[in-house]
Amino acid sequence: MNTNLSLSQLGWRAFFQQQLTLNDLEHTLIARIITYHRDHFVVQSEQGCHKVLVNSDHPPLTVGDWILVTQHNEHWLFTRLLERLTLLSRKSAGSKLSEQLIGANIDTLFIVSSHNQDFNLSRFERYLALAYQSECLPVVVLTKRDQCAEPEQHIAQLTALDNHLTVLSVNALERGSVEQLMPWCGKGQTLAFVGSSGVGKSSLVNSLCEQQLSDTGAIREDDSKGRHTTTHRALHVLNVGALLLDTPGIRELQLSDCQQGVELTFNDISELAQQCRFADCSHQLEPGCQVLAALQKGLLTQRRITNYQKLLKEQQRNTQSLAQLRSQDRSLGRFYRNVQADMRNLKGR
Ligand SMILES: Nc1nc2c(ncn2[C@@H]2O[C@H](COP(=O)(O)OP(=O)(O)OP(=O)(O)O)[C@@H](O)[C@H]2O)c(=O)[nH]1
Ligand SMILES: [Zn+2]
Repeated sequence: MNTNLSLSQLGWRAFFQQQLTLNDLEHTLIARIITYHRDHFVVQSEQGCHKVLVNSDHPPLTVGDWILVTQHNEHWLFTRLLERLTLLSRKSAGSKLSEQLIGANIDTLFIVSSHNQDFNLSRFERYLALAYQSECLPVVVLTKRDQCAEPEQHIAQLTALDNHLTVLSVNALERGSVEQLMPWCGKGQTLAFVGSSGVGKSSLVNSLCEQQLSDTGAIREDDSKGRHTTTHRALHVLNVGALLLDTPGIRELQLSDCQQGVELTFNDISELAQQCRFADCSHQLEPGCQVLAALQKGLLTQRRITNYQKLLKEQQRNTQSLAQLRSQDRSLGRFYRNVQADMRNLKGR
């Protein structure tokens, strides 16, 4: 299914076109990564789906990336990664800390929460920081409007955080209500939904498309010998025209390397902080602190200041531990290379 899509249906833009050389146009095939496995990935081009083998010397790649591939004997090989419009990444879960790429070239990140107990301003700020860092456009979707007595209060609290923020309030089970999302779901637009379990992400997609996501999941990969295997796609082509990026990692995001995103999300506080008397002001009890002054005047809430500091600390901690891990990796690499060189010297003797 979906094998005969044009590049624009797959999300192709002038931004990517401009990166091509004449040589690329003559000798390579343009393709978008739609799913990723340990030893290969699957791309979709205008000619259909192809399996591309993974080798160790290509850059980190992720679902949604645009790449150029060439056919070599029986295989499709990676040639070049095109510069990304946006990149969503996170500190990966588990004990081994590393940065994990979640998705590339996502246009709109729908940040989903319900109008009930799940509603939490600090969580929105966390997702907004990620959206700004990745350069995706954030759109907040509040679900379960039908179960909330005063939905307008939630909308007002969110627009008070950032009055440029788009906030939609819907009943995710009703198609007429979910149509509010349509302006961001046109042909070739790439979307992703983030938010806690049970807030209604699947319901939104199902109502929007009147199609079950499971229907869009399976794809056939054809290898060069004409053998078929079935795999699960992570970039779904929805019948409204948009592409939905849905990977297991996308639902539990943490912050790393996103100081800029946090600063943009809390630009009211960071602008005030620049005017504090002390450059390293902790905004707790220092004299001449403009953040505390704004708090006293009722222009800022203690919750927002605390969350700002918490997110900054969290991302600094993650960034530091990532840097430590990278340097450990480098010294381990040096160690292995030295051992290999010693072995070669021993053999040569
Ligand atoms: N009344 C009402 N129920 C909703 C609404 N949105 C979702 N639900 C219900 O809430 C439950 C969870 O919805 P899902 O769409 O599965 O939530 P999800 O975010 O995809 O959850 P995960 O798959 O766990 O991440 C289902 O029983 C839905 O029918 C809504 O706007 N109104
Ligand atoms: Zn201060």
